[in-house]
Amino acid sequence: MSRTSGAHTPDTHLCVLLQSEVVLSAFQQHKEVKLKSSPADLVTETDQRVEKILISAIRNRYPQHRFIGEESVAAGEHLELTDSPTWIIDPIDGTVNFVHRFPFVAISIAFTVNRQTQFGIVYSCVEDKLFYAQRGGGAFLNGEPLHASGQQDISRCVVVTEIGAERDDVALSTMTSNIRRLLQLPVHGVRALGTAAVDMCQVATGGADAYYHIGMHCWDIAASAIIVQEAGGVVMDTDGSEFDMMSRRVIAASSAAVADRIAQVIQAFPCCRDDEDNCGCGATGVN
Ligand SMILES: O=P(O)(O)O[C@H]1[C@H](O)[C@@H](O)[C@@H](O)[C@@H](O)[C@@H]1O
Ligand SMILES: [Mg+2]
Ligand SMILES: [Mg+2]
Repeated sequence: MSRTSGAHTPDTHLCVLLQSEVVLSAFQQHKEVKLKSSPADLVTETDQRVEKILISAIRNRYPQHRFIGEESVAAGEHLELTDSPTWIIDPIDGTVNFVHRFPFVAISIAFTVNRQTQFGIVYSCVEDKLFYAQRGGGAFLNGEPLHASGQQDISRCVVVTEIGAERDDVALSTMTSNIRRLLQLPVHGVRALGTAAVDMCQVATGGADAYYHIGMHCWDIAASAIIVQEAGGVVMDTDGSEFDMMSRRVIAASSAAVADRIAQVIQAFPCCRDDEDNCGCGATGVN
C-alpha cells in the first residue's frame, strides 16, 4: 500500500495505489518488451497485467460500466466513448521510462458520464505523487490543493511537451520545429518527462506553465485534463477549439493568453482520432 493513501481516498485511489506496488516491484526487474505502432511504442507484461487487474476490480464493483483501456484497445477492442459511465485507463503511462528505469511512470484513470469527465487520478509511482481532481471539487497532490501558475506572458513560461512514439519524417519535423519556434519566442524552457499524464500535471502544480502534445491518446491525458482544469488552468485543442480527448491534440496552460499564444505558434501533423477507425492517415488510431 502506498505511503500516500489515506482514510479519505475513495476506492479507486486504493485500486490505483495497490497496482502501483505491482509497477514498482517490476520497475527494477528485467522486462520482456513488445513493440506496438513503432520502435518507440513499447508494451510489457506489467502494462497488460495492471490494466486487467484494474478493469476486473472496477467491473466487479460496477458491472454495467464501460472501459477504454490502452492495452485492451491495442489488443483490438473497439474504442468508443458513449454516455455510459466509462473508465479510461492507462495502466503505465511512460512505458519507455518503465523499461529504462527512468523514474517517471504513472497510472492514469479518468471516469466519465455522458462523455464528461467526473474525476481523474494520476499516480506517479516512483515519485509517490497522487494527483487527483473531481469535477467542481478542486485538484490535489497528496491531499494538498493545487493551483496553476496563472502566468499570462509566454516569454516567462516553462513549456512541457513530448516527442511521442512517432518516427515518420512529417511528425518528427513538425514536433522539432514546434519546439524550435517556442524556444525562439523565447520561452524560459521546454521540458519532457516521458509521460504525458505527469507532464500535464506539472501545469496543475504551477511548476510548468503549459503542456502541448500532438499524437497522444485519450488514456494519456483524460485524467490530467480535469486535474489541470480544477487547478484553474485552461485545456483546449491545438487549433484553439474546445478540448476533445479523442482528437489526439491538446494544449493545457496556466491561462487562456498562454494557451492561445501556443496555438498560434505550433503546428499539428495529421493523425487519426482515437475513435476513428481506418481513417487512412499516416499515424494510426492505435499506437
Ligand atoms: O507510455 P504510454 O502509455 O505508451 O504513453 C506514452 C506514449 O506512448 C508516448 O508516445 C508519449 O506520448 C508519452 O508522452 C506517453 O506517456
Ligand atoms: Mg500513455
Ligand atoms: Mg500506457
